[in-house]
Amino acid sequence: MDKVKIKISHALKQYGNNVIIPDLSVVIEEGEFFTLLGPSGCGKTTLLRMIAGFNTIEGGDFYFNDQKINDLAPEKRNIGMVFQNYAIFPHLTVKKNVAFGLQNRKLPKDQIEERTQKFLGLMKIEEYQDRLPERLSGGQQQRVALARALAIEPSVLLMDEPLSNLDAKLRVEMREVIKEIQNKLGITTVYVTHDQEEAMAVSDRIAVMNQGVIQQIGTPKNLYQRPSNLFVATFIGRTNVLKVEASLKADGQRGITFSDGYYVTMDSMVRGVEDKTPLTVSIRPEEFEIVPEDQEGIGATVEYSTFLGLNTHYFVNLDSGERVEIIQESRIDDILDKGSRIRLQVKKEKINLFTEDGSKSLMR
Ligand SMILES: Nc1ncnc2c1ncn2[C@@H]1O[C@H](COP(=O)(O)OP(=O)(O)OP(=O)(O)O)[C@@H](O)[C@H]1O
Repeated sequence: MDKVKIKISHALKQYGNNVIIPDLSVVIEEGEFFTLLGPSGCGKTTLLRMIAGFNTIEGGDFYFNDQKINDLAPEKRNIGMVFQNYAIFPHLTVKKNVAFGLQNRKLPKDQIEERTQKFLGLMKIEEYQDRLPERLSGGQQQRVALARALAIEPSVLLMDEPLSNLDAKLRVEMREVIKEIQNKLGITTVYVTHDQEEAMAVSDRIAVMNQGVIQQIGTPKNLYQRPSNLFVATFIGRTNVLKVEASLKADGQRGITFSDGYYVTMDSMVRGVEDKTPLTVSIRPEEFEIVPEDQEGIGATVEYSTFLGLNTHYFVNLDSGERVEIIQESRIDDILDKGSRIRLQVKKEKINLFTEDGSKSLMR
């Protein structure tokens, strides 16, 4: 299997006058598990189909390694594809489904048999090889689809929401299967999903998309910890969005003030933000610390608490009227009741600071 690096340079996609992808550039490395993540309609499938060759390209260039593929027919791109609706043939047995692409390529019989058995084995479906797909569960059917896509030893694997027809438990199980097999084969993979948790679980890197524009590319950790705008902060994981003000001290110290006057130093705030500029912060639910009322912090009242075993979930009302979600490791003996007065502290390195409209990060 030759390894492929995918390079997309200034891609443009439109349907009539409707611009779906205005100008998109990205490099997907050899052997990488790369995910396009974004809300419904943001253009993920459209981009994937451009890579596959099923969509016309109105502008820009697509490369597999040094080869420009803009005008290369889909069947010449050596791509394996897996879709949400399995797309396996109902009238063929599991084995014949997996062998299908190999027969199409007119491989010698013994080679077809060998490769078919190899991928049936890798996907752990050998024992069902003589069954028709209708006698398989959804998860097993998706294993067949994956085995069939991989059997042709594609240079690139493209997957479009492959797990969305499965129930929650199977989804979690199958994403492990997908991740493991991708890792084992080291095949360059582009995966489309709107499910951020799924994206975090399988990907080396994720491109978060909105309205045809990549908002940020990064590792799951990187996107979670340092989102580059409020869209990414709120799309990846849960977060609290609060209004603050820039506070610049006479000695040059930079910081922010929350609505009720609580001040936090922010050395990592970019320079040049003027005093009292309204700003927006994003703080993850697990990053707040609840302290007694007589300590320093943002004043708040517990609205309700839910004990979930390992964690306790709080919703609290800040004195400013803003509402905050907090997740804390449970301290069984002192779960706070509704109406409890508390203060919230947050470590400065756990705060992400944005322009007031959330369009830009102000972190250095
Ligand atoms: N053949 C087409 N003709 C016209 N518009 C289209 C066509 N295919 C897609 N679109 C439009 O392009 C936009 C992006 O669609 P796309 O399917 O790429 O989104 P997506 O991010 O994959 O969303 P989803 O998760 O819902 O599939 C949508 O507004 C859609 O209506």
